[in-house]
Amino acid sequence: MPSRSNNEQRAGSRSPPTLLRRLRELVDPVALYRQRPGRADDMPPEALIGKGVRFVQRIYRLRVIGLGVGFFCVAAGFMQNPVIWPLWLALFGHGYLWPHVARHWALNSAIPYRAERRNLVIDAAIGGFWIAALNGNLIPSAVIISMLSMDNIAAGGLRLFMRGLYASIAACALGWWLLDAHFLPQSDLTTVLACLPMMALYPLALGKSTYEMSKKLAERSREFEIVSQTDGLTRLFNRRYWESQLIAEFEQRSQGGAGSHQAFLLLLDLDHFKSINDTHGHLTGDEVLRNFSRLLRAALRADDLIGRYGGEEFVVILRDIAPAEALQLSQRLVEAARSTNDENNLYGCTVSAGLVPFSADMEAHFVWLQRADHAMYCAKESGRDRLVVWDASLARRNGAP
Ligand SMILES: Nc1nc2c(ncn2[C@@H]2O[C@H](COP(=O)(O)OP(=O)(O)OP(=O)(O)O)[C@@H](O)[C@H]2O)c(=O)[nH]1
Repeated sequence: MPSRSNNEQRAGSRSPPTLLRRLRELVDPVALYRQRPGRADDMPPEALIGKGVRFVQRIYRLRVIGLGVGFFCVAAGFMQNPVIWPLWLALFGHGYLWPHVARHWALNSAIPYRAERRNLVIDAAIGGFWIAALNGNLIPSAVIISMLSMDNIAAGGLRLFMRGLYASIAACALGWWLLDAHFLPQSDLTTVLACLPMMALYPLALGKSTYEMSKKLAERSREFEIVSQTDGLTRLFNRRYWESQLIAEFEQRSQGGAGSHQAFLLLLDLDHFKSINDTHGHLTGDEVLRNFSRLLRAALRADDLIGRYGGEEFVVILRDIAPAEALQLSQRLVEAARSTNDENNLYGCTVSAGLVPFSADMEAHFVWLQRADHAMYCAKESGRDRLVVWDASLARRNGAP
């Protein structure tokens, strides 16, 4: 029986279960500040320089609303249980000056993202202090705790929430001791009414901001998806994505689940393309490739899947098409290349093409490709600038699949 190495055994017996380790990391205040390799929020400082400007702006808007409205919530508690004037001054400063100071501070630091997370922990600490100054007045204290928790969990997940929670508890304890607070949990009607706008407005603002962010994220991931499927030069599908579509079409056809007509694979290769590069340079070669892609897009149907297979080789899946139409379309492409091969377009290039229908006797998608390659090769062999349609006799003559 295979035995684990000593190192593996030792590591296995020492590492606690993942859930337990995660819990311990969340509860241990030191672990909350320890770097975790590979996490976006714990990346090395060099990788984060200048990052997080949009994050700062988003939190700034939320802070202006939250603290601006939250001022009345705490102020009502101060009126219910009167406090010394410096606390009023501090409350005003926190409500109406701190959002601007925090933004300025974060934007002017090397890593705005990290600075803003630090500001959020400061918010939590100040919130904890207000709870002490309010003598634990229940409604404003509960509003402060829930709004701060929402903020921190939305901005930085459980870890930031826990950092904020520790900061709140520490600042509340310090404030309680400094102000010699007494526990007075009752909230009068004015205090409750003053807290209502905060309870209604802030979750709306946070929800809207989170929704906008997730919308942007969805747009970005769609853009990324398109880029990952596209050939950078021609804007056609790249080989990897196109091949995945070929496999899908092949499997659908093999199971008899595709359209009522046939499917064809067309492989096109520009003739003597190397001489374009040699004579006119690589940039002109690139232009010819782009012009040919445009010609393909204009000549083919919207449903046809066009890809750049590599170099000067292009591939098309003609889906759900009658054989006569597939032949006519392919023939027309070869003729179109021939008739537009002037100095402004294909620079004398013609095209050789191979056309292959789907056939149930092919055991995998690559046989379809091999047949198309074989037909295209026959077109090259027999003088280029033409279309060859694959059939079994062609294969028998040349020993192809
Ligand atoms: N400009 C440019 N050239 C490319 C690109 N990819 C491949 N090539 C060039 O395409 C040329 C292909 O040459 P060959 O395979 O000999 O094909 P050919 O000259 O068309 O000859 P036949 O196919 O036999 O007609 C090579 O010189 C490659 O360097 C590209 O993205 N841009």
